[in-house]
Amino acid sequence: RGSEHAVPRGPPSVPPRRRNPSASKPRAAHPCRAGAAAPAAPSPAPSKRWCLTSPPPLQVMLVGDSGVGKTCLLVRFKDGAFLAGSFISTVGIDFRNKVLTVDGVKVKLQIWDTAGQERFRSVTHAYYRDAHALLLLYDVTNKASFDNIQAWLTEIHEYAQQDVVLMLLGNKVDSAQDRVVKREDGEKLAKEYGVPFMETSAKSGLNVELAFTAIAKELKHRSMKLPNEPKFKLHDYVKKEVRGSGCCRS
Ligand SMILES: Nc1nc2c(ncn2[C@@H]2O[C@H](COP(=O)(O)OP(=O)(O)OP(=O)(O)O)[C@@H](O)[C@H]2O)c(=O)[nH]1
Repeated sequence: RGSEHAVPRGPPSVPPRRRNPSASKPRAAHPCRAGAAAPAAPSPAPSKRWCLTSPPPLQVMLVGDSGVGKTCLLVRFKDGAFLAGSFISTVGIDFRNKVLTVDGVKVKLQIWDTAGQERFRSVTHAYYRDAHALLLLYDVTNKASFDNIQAWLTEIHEYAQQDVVLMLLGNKVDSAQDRVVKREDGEKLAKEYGVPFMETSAKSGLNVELAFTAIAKELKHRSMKLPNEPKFKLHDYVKKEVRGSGCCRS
């Protein structure tokens, strides 16, 4: 559909897109939106037209290999804390809600934390269709998790909505001495696929708030596009706001 942030087609090495037929089904119209079927009139009928339901939350999914830090990123964003200590893998899928205020408007995110382990992949597949945005993570201290990004993108092409908002995150940048994936490599891959990119740390909190805020801004602008409002440019926003982990970027 040609959206700037639609899932990119990718280089020729990515197999051609085989869309999940159910993925193209339209989402149910929300009663508050224009064009939605009129809800049954309550009794007694109100003199004004009220919309009593709040908008449904925007669905954001965290995906990536097991151990890249998806749960920790979500906990850092939701509670401002870091889950140190022994690593407990997510079983199946879990979610947390968080309300953000974006440009004076409240945006409710429902954030799905998926299990990175292969054995739960079919569970994750079932949730892609309803996702409005995906945060795809790798671990900068784990080369395999970076190499697997292409496979994740192929899966996203297959199961997610074509216009899903996608962002690539290189997590654990606080572990400078264990880093094996350079920032430039992440940037290069993201550029190749046309997705915004940033490095994060669930441990230090670097860019965590920014990643979710950027997604929320993009989704809010898409859902509430006002006629004279300039188009929100996610790439430009991320480039402007992102903070580096090292000595030389601010
Ligand atoms: N140093 C550092 N460690 C992190 C960071 N984020 C997560 N970890 C550690 O990495 C391990 C895995 O983190 P999780 O958040 O559970 O990983 P996950 O991606 O949710 O894993 P699955 O649930 O198996 O998919 C834990 O031991 C965390 O403490 C980070 O930003 N920096």
